[in-house]
Amino acid sequence: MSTDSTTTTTDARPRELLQASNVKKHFPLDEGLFDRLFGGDQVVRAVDGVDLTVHAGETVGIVGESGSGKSTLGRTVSRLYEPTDGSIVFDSEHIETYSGRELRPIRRRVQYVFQDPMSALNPRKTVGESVARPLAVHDIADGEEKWERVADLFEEVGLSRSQLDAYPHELSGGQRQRVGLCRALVTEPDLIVFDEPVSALDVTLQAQILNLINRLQREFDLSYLFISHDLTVVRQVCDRIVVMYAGEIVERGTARDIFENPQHPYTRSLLDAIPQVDGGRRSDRKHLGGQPPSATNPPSGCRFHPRCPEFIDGRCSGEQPSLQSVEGDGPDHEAACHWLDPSEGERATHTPPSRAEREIIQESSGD
Ligand SMILES: Nc1ncnc2c1ncn2[C@@H]1O[C@H](COP(=O)(O)OP(=O)(O)OP(=O)(O)O)[C@@H](O)[C@H]1O
Repeated sequence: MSTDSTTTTTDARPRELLQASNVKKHFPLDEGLFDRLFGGDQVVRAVDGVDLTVHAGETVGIVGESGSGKSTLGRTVSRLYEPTDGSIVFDSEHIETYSGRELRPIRRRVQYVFQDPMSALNPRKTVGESVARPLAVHDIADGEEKWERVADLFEEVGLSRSQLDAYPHELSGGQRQRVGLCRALVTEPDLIVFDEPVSALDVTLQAQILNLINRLQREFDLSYLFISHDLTVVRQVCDRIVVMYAGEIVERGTARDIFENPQHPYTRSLLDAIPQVDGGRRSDRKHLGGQPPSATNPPSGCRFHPRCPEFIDGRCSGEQPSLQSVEGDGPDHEAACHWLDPSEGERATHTPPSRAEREIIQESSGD
């Protein structure tokens, strides 16, 4: 995989707030007795050599199917998880090896918003107390000032002061997610990692929360990493998007590049699967066939090749394609696909394998 270009002083772009290089997060396999005895040192390769940059003030989306490694990447670069390998630079500080006290200022400056805000709220405490707690933990404010800050934030996100005394179970899903936003904002962070923040909400509430997230970014000068499996959601908030498959980035670019000129067959499959509104009726155009591969024993070469409708015999299963620039688009647009290699000729000359052929390929790769 190639590395994100580094911002130099001549670059007009905002500064790099977060830069992760070749980040890996492998988990020990939850083995049975047989595996423990004979399985060797197998691991779950949840994130397997990823480069990721977030510039100040921008929103970077991470998309991919369930199990592609989105949450693990978000948790690793925000140092909720310790990386297995790679470097993570936050505001010019190498944080990949930080622990304990060293991580405290990072915890204040990098916040995480979960899909289920209940997981960050204590069911026995009022939501006001839960939001106020980080102010005490980080010695930011106490007493009257602490409560003023929390009450102001409640109003900022569309909650009332009287809801400070509510318990989480007394609030609706949308209200709880607003409380989750308050809890993330209260330490005045620079970066917020949103992990499927609206997946549990209906479409109307989703739109309200996404508008709120956009407004808060402008008001508080925030940078976002936005994890979602839902491309329609990502489109509404992201400046740049990275597409993950089986622990790796297969394509990245501006939101416009990804939606208007997708290059990787996996990205195109994701886009094709977005439900379309046709004459007032929603219809699914295409579904990506097959299952995501094992994170323990991913396919050789391009990890997507067993499911790829544009598989090149021999090459795709043999060599791992590296991210390369997409001709004609900006420097941000890169994809990892052998079809981008000019020596392979025109994409259009290739005949995709039939469904039966794909099943044989999948079987022979052991997926
Ligand atoms: N704590 C863990 N221990 C072992 N394996 C894990 C752990 N967390 C995640 N995994 C595995 O790592 C891979 C990536 O999971 P991850 O949750 O990061 O994917 P995801 O793209 O966020 O999916 P989802 O949208 O379903 O959360 C999966 O195979 C998952 O089973």
